[in-house]
Amino acid sequence: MTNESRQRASAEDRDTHDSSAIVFEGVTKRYSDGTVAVETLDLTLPAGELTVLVGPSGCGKTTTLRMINQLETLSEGRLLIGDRDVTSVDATRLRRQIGYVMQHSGLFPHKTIADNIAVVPRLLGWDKTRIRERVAALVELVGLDETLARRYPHQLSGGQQQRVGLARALAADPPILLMDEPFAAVDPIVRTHLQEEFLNLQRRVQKTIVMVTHDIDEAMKLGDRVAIFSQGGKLAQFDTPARLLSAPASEFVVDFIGADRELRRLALERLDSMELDAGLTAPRDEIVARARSYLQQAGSGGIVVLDEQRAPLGWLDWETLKQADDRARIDSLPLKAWRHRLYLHDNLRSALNALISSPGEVMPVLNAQGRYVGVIDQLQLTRRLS
Ligand SMILES: Nc1ncnc2c1ncn2[C@@H]1O[C@H](COP(=O)(O)OP(=O)(O)OP(=O)(O)O)[C@@H](O)[C@H]1O
Repeated sequence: MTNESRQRASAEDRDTHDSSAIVFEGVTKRYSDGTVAVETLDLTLPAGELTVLVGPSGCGKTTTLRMINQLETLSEGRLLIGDRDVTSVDATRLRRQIGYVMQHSGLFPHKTIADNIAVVPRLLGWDKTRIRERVAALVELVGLDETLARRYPHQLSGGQQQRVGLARALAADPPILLMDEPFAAVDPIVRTHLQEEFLNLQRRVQKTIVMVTHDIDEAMKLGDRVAIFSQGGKLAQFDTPARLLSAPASEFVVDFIGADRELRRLALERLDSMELDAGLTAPRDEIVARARSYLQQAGSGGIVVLDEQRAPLGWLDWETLKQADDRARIDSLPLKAWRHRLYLHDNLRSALNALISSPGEVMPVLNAQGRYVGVIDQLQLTRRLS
């Protein structure tokens, strides 16, 4: 490499790194047999955000993704990363700056986990120490046990292999990450766990991520923005999950999001966005006669009993209170416990689930320290829905 081309190359690296927004301008992809996989797509995927492409099978999601790293060519239009046309960048160089995670981790079967993760850094000519340190850091970042690094892919579970796939894609710290159904091949429990961890990871690394899924729940949970495609590679709507739920652009979007659209909306709002009722509470050393009069005045079916730290001990209902001795302390009575604890950071869908199994008509809500801040009831949630 000459000095001049080396300088040009590092400028290219920098440019792609600085501005990683991805812009489709009138992009069409027609395969050689005439299939139109993507039609006149105009879409801007903001830098540092996670965009999910979702839609029915065959609607062009994977093709859209693979055009970004030139695994597919464009038939018409322009595709920019930052302000650079991807077709003007050497494909190999481009791919080293874009991490790619596939559905089945796509690991090399005869390389150890460490060697799999080190593929791109080796291609980039990093020295051994730097590679070793990077591999160790990534193994930790994706939550793998370090002892697994010496194993081969077939000695790992599906979930572990997906973590390795992610570590490999992140190895050279690319500004952009493409993910094609990364969690589809693992069982639902592992998937939920991986999704949560992945969200935490993204909060730290803030990459521009484009993820393909056909699972609308996954799209709404993970996406800062979601692009819903319909058959023939047409973009039906591109919006935040909240906007897709509150202002779907067409019947197709309504149908695709599904009948439980309202419940999904609840999942996007947190309890700390609501005005909570103060609720009816009594300290544990309160006597029965007084607790009874609180209940009668408030016309409530029960009361939340709090300990010295204002953590809820349980629900005391009217039936129990009615039969108790006037002078008894209320914490000597049988209190009903809640199966779930609700915190201010929980979403309203979790609140609804918790309320369904609550022994009383309300659920206490706690702050991060586990202290009582108020109550939520079904009526408040129903009002939020309408
Ligand atoms: N190499 C190819 N040659 C011809 N047609 C293709 C080729 N690859 C994909 N297609 C077609 O292009 C359309 C879009 O395919 P694509 O894989 O992008 O869809 P998808 O939304 O990712 O689907 P899925 O969810 O099933 O993976 C489909 O009709 C598919 O059959």
